[in-house]
Amino acid sequence: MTTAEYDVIVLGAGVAGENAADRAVQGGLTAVIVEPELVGGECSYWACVPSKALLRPAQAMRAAQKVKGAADAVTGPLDVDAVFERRDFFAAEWADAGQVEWLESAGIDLIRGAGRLSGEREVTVALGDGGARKLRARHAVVVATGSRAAMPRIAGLADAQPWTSREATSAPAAPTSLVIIGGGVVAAEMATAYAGFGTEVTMLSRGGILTTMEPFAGDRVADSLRAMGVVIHENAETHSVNREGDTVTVTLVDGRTIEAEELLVATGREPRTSDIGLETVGLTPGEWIATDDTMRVQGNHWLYAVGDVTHRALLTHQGKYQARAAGDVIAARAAGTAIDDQPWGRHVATADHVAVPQVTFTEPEVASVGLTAHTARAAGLTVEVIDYDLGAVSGASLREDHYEGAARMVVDRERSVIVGATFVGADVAELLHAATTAIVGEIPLSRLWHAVPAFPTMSEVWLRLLEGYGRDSAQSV
Ligand SMILES: Cc1cc2nc3c(=O)[nH]c(=O)nc-3n(C[C@H](O)[C@H](O)[C@H](O)COP(=O)(O)OP(=O)(O)OC[C@H]3O[C@@H](n4cnc5c(N)ncnc54)[C@H](O)[C@@H]3O)c2cc1C
Ligand SMILES: NC(=O)c1ccc[n+]([C@@H]2O[C@H](COP(=O)([O-])OP(=O)(O)OC[C@H]3O[C@@H](n4cnc5c(N)ncnc54)[C@H](O)[C@@H]3O)[C@@H](O)[C@H]2O)c1
Repeated sequence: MTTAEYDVIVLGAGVAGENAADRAVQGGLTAVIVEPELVGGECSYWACVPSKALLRPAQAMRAAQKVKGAADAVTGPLDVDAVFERRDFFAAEWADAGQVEWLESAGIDLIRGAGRLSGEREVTVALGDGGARKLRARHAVVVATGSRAAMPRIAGLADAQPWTSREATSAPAAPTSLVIIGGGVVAAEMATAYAGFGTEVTMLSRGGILTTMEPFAGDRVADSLRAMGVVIHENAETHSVNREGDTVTVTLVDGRTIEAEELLVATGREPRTSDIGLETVGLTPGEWIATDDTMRVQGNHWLYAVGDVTHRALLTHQGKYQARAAGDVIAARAAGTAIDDQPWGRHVATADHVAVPQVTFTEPEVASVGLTAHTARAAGLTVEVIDYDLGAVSGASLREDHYEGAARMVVDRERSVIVGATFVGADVAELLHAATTAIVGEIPLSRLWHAVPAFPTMSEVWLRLLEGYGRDSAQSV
């Protein structure tokens, strides 16, 4: 078996692996990425990009229909075939030539195959042609093998050939009916997309909808899904599943049954670590990989993990953020230069703990960052919660007739800084980064009064939220 040596070996060419390798190379090191599937990973082909491509056309159509003067110009149905074609384009027809070209331009080598740790700083790759290749890392191995859809233990589920997020985002056409198990982000986004295509959608949620967010977010998304014709069963525990030909029957614990052409299971993720040799480095196969804030795995000074596989924040932008820290710290440690691993330093992913932004692309959109009122109180903070009706902001009412939305700012009273924010409504995604900046910068509310939002934009909600808190309260710190 041939052995090749690199400064850094990265397992997995998803967004996190690509960025870790890139930063290491920019830091003067050599790097190779090992990838058994498509370069670009889940986000590019089966997650963020195709799901948003499926969602956007109906959202654009409905947005125009909510503006008098434009509404009469948009009266036809959605061209569903064209939506799927556009999605195919955004998923690059599930071919990775463009991403491979980028790897080459970035000076990163690629080996196609499945990698396994086989000892200290050593990886063995099972190549696509049945052969094997050994790789040695002079400095570091980065595990970026991501996550896959978790399959709950439900009688008959595997035999019923359910969709996971992969099939839901890459389906060639919309089924006539779809039942979704789950009430989280994937379930809510895919229910929105398929309802827009005319599919009869039923959601089965063990609890409610988007329950990890502020309660008003899930309530508004559920109301809107119902208005689109989606049937939502909350507190619904699935007992068993059975497929007969083109019909899947889901039986709930209380005896009710739901039939549909397809079944989507959207019940969370599990790490892709069951067969990557974790046992050879003292870790447990099948588990998430814990790291310190420089993304290094405790007990193995040469081993790092980034992205979903760490379970820190299962989002593309956070995985890339972690990867930038890891690639830079690996290069710095290799060069023997100073490490900046204090909170908010160059070589740490501090934001994972306090300011993770997320946009759920439902209608209404949900944009959230940091703590909710509930998690802030549970963390022991002295919390003040400011709510405002987003529809009462001029920028929102100009954007859409009868705009409906809500905004919440969660303040740590002792420091007089924002620790969380949630916006619900059309086009709130672009409001989020201001909140993230305020949290990361720990900007005192007294200073935020001087950040004047332009009129008439939806950002004026910031002024209303500050007024809700009170200028005197903001000054008192
Ligand atoms: C439906 C859906 C929609 C989403 N939408 C968004 C969104 O809008 N915004 C957002 O921020 N996040 C979104 N996410 C989350 C986002 O997709 C993930 O956080 C992101 O893809 C994780 O990137 P990663 O590089 O850690 O892992 P992945 O993208 O999973 O990449 C891991 C790579 O490792 C490879 N690999 C596996 N085993 C091995 C091995 N043994 N050797 C070598 N390579 C291996 C895999 O083939 C894969 O290519 C969504 C997720 C889903 C499911
Ligand atoms: N727009 C975005 O940023 C976006 C979009 C999609 C996914 N994602 C990421 O992907 C990850 C996975 O999303 P997801 O929706 O699969 O997971 P999730 O954790 O958001 O939701 C899982 C849902 O499944 C339910 N559930 C869990 N086990 C169950 C069981 N046995 N039976 C019935 N219901 C069960 C939970 O109660 C919850 O409602 C998320 O963590 C999210 O960060 C992000």
